[in-house]
Amino acid sequence: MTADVSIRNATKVFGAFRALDDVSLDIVAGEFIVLLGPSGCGKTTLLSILGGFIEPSAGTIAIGGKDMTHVEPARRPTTTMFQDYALFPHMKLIDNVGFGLRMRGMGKAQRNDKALAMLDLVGLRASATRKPHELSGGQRQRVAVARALAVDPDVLLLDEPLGALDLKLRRQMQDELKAIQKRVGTTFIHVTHDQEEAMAIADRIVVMNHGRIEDVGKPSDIYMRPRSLFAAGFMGEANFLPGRVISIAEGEAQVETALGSAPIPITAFTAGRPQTNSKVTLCIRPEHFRSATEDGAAVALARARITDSAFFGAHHRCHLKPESGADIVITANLPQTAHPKPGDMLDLSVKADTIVALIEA
Ligand SMILES: Nc1ncnc2c1ncn2[C@@H]1O[C@H](COP(=O)(O)OP(=O)(O)OP(=O)(O)O)[C@@H](O)[C@H]1O
Repeated sequence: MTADVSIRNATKVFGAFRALDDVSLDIVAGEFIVLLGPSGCGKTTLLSILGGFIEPSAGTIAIGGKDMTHVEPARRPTTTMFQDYALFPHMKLIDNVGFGLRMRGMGKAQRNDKALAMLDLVGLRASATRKPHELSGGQRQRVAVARALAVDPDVLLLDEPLGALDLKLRRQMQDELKAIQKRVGTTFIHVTHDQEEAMAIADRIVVMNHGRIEDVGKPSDIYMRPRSLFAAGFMGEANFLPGRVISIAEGEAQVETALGSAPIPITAFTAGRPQTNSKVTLCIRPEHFRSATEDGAAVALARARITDSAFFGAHHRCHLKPESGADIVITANLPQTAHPKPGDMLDLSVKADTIVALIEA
């Protein structure tokens, strides 16, 4: 089963503190949504409001078109899977997975069929009679997913479910979780502060900060076309160049930064239209810089000298100082074939369609 979710103006105030501040979001049935943000940004508060464990101070929640704002957790079509998902150690996997069904009064034969189908879904049917201590951490995690899905929630809420796993297992489980979600088609809403995890699993990422939504979109959209400085910086690395619009011509804004003046396409402005004198910040990902010796670069930025360079396999990671003497350090990942060395002077440029320009509020 699956359902859409509609969050309207959800706010949660703890004393004088706004943990969630006027959040609205529409989730389509069957989407894998990731709530991403730093510690304390309100992700868990929003998830708890969806699960019914916290009542919002204002706003509404609807699931499958039904108002759920004041409905208790057990009466919602949601299941929550916490990081500390403790399986019952004395029970076989089949009984762990069937536990929620037993609580709902389902008979043993039917319950076991369902539990086996769920274990099949996560690739553990052959282990149905084993106990949790006989499993690896990743396998236990898969049992927890099977148990959460056994009761047929329309929406599965996952609060940092991979947080306790080591990095390698975590990356592996991300792929498995995504594959399971695509197989069952249930709406998943997953909380994490790990941007790589978000990119690996999400259909859409919701970037949160200070109780608010900063950006929502497909991982590639948030990376390539972020609509806020926070989203640009939280999703990967970016060079931020503060500047000012000095003139606007057809399709372009001339922007002056510490790297000189450059024509920036209007399409680079992802939020709002620039005007003459607008204060702006250009965001350039390290891998989008080109040295002038390469083709395909459109916007010439500045001559700059490499101060240090390290080989990272897929690229050379370089720091550069502009020839103008401006007090700024540029981080550029230059292609393997560029052979950069400290002391080299480069004419840095950027492909026009990779620049993002944000107007200062
Ligand atoms: N019951 C509460 N009483 C007071 N403040 C709270 C309560 N629950 C959460 N907060 C505060 O609300 C803010 C948001 O908390 P929340 O748990 O939603 O953050 P989070 O983004 O999930 O962070 P983390 O990744 O650390 O879990 C935090 O500053 C937290 O201290």
